[in-house]
Amino acid sequence: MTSTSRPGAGRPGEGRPGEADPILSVRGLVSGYDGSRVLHDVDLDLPEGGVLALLGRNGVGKSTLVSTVMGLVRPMKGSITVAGQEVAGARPDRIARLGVGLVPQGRRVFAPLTLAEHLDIADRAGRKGDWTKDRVLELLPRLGERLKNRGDQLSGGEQQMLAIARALLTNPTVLLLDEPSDGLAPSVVHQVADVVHEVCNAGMSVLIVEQNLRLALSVADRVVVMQKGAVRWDVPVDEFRRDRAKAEELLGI
Ligand SMILES: Nc1ncnc2c1ncn2[C@@H]1O[C@H](COP(=O)(O)OP(=O)(O)OP(=O)(O)O)[C@@H](O)[C@H]1O
Repeated sequence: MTSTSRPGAGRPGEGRPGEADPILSVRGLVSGYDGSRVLHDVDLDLPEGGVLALLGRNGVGKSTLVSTVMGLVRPMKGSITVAGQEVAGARPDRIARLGVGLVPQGRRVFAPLTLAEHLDIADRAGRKGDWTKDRVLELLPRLGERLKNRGDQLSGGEQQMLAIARALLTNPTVLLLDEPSDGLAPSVVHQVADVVHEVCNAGMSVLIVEQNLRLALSVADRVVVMQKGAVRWDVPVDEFRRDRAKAEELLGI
């Protein structure tokens, strides 16, 4: 397979030769808003236990892809499988029950609710599993000190950790992170990287959309670069690092 080839041989969930079946597989995905297309025939595989960084300039369709996988945007065409089950066009609650968790862009923390209330809601609504409130607070101890604080009393970093905690409480097997470092201080960006490493060590698979290239490359084992709603480059992270000129051309850096 060459560096420019796309994953799999066409069938959803087929993956690359010699690799385990991907936990998340996208084939021929067309999606967008009000009939206008943003994604054009997107293919992508997230190997089980892997971290895939989805990169691209502003507006290329990264969030649209994540939202379509989560069921928040309805696809016009194509296939999305999670652990082999077709989910394209399914409702977000069904996709969440199948084990997909989303940390949305902008965090979506509710100003009047306390941190504890946010966690309770996620805990009650989500799948049951190893990620209990105790375990999440062990991973993110700062949140334990802020349980009584309202959403609008939390710093940007605390809000981001809360958004991650909320997703973990739904016990996902696939975690989608949409620009988790956006607007955060460098020390908090490090914490985001640590959390990604920890959840991967615990067996989760992660798809991370990130503008912070250093963060993306520090956690990813594979990189997908999008341009104008299509996948232009899908390579192991080492290959991405080796071809600086191509990375610069595609990302405009
Ligand atoms: N809710 C929406 N309704 C209509 N158009 C949208 C909506 N959300 C995004 N778009 C459009 O879809 C295109 C892709 O946007 P998207 O947010 O997916 O890109 P992105 O790569 O995630 O960019 P960014 O890094 O800026 O978040 C853009 O042209 C954007 O204006």
